[in-house]
Amino acid sequence: MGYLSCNGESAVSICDPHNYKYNPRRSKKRRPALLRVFKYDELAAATNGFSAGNFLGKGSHGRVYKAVLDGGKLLAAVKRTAIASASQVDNEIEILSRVRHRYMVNLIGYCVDQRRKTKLLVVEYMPNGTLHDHLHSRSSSPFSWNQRIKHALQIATAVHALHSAETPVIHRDIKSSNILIDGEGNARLADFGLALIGHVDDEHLKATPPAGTMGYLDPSYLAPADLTAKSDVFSFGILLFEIVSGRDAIDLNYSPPCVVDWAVPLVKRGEYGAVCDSRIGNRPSSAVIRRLVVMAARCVRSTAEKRPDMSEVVECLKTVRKMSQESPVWSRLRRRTENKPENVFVSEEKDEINVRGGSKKKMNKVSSVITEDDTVPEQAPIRRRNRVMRSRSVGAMGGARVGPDPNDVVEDNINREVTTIRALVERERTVKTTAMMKLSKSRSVGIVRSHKTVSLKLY
Ligand SMILES: Nc1ncnc2c1ncn2[C@@H]1O[C@H](COP(=O)(O)OP(=O)(O)OP(=O)(O)O)[C@@H](O)[C@H]1O
Repeated sequence: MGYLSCNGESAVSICDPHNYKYNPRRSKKRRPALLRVFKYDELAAATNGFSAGNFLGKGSHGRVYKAVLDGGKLLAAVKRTAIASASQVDNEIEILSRVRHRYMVNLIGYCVDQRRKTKLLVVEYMPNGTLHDHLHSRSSSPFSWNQRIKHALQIATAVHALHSAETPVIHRDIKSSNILIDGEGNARLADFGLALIGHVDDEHLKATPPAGTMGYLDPSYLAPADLTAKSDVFSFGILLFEIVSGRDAIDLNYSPPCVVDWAVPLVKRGEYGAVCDSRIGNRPSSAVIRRLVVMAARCVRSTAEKRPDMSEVVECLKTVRKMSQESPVWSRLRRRTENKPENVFVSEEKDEINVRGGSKKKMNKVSSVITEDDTVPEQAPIRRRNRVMRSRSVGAMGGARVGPDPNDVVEDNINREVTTIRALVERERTVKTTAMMKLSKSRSVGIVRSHKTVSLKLY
């Protein structure tokens, strides 16, 4: 058994028997957790015979039960999958036995169910439900901004670690119901049934048909050869919009139902505050919100290469987390002393302006305009002048697009930000607060929310 790791929060341990070279120093320091092979009877006893009392939830591949093992010392979740999903379970065991991370739901072991010819998965028990429940359930109080930003960063860290591992892993099913909350309130990425391990040009990856969950699925991932880590980035972008807005990825009670169709136009118009979940107070500064939603919009761009990679997403979210914990006064002071733009996509904007033949002067203007924006008070009055977006259909596999063309986001956003914020700076004192309140209300409040979601697995 081999074990490779990198340092810090992004460490992923990989047990790779094929590539392992023995290193006594390394193996002394950190050993991979050995997988336990459980007997069926042991798991049956630990789950009270897979009783209703131990039932945790049901997914598209089977049921999950709470197991009390080792005389109460070990709590675990046992995934009992349908026979038809046997290959997914094998895949999950294969990947989870090679990869571990602090923000993942790690594998403890498995059990061969001889009668049903399937395996049962034994994973770490997460006592605090799914992120989906916390974001969308009316019964539990919604997560605060601090929790949301922390969870976004934790999941981004886990995904980045998977992508940057020596043998990379692409999850392919990042969504809020696959994020579980552990006993310490940390978010953990779960469900590796669709994940793929290997380099994108490996034969077995090239031969695997696209898969994912509708609403989170990358519209540019239509054939096996299209697979890249950027498909996870797309799904993460949807997740980030969901975290910020409290809206489901697809919600038929909204128009448009797809979160991308709804949020990207708002981002394009610079109406960042309107994307925010109106149920929770203590909203972070406008600069924090802007970074979050602009990053989400960049992640869901239709051209995969134009999306950021997860290392950039992690860096952005680390900064956002730091900023969200600062007092507003300190935050303003820091920005002034640093004297540099805070926009997360400034460098990309510069590139795009150059490509489009823009001058250096123009590039500087973008930066300076964005810096100005940071001094604009929260929920700044941004006029709704450029209503050029059309709503687009919810996409599906097989060529149709998911969401609007987020490709336009950055380009349009630059122009709009320049125009809107210039206008804002020129007229900053003439715009009345009452008008602003009306605008933000009409967009973010008063829309019926529902739990009805379309969620469909594709194989
Ligand atoms: N490790 C765990 N600890 C505690 N509860 C869990 C654990 N894993 C899953 N659950 C519960 O079981 C439910 C079903 O999980 P499962 O991973 O099978 O499906 P899912 O991810 O919700 O759906 P799908 O299979 O369609 O992606 C989860 O929603 C969650 O409530």
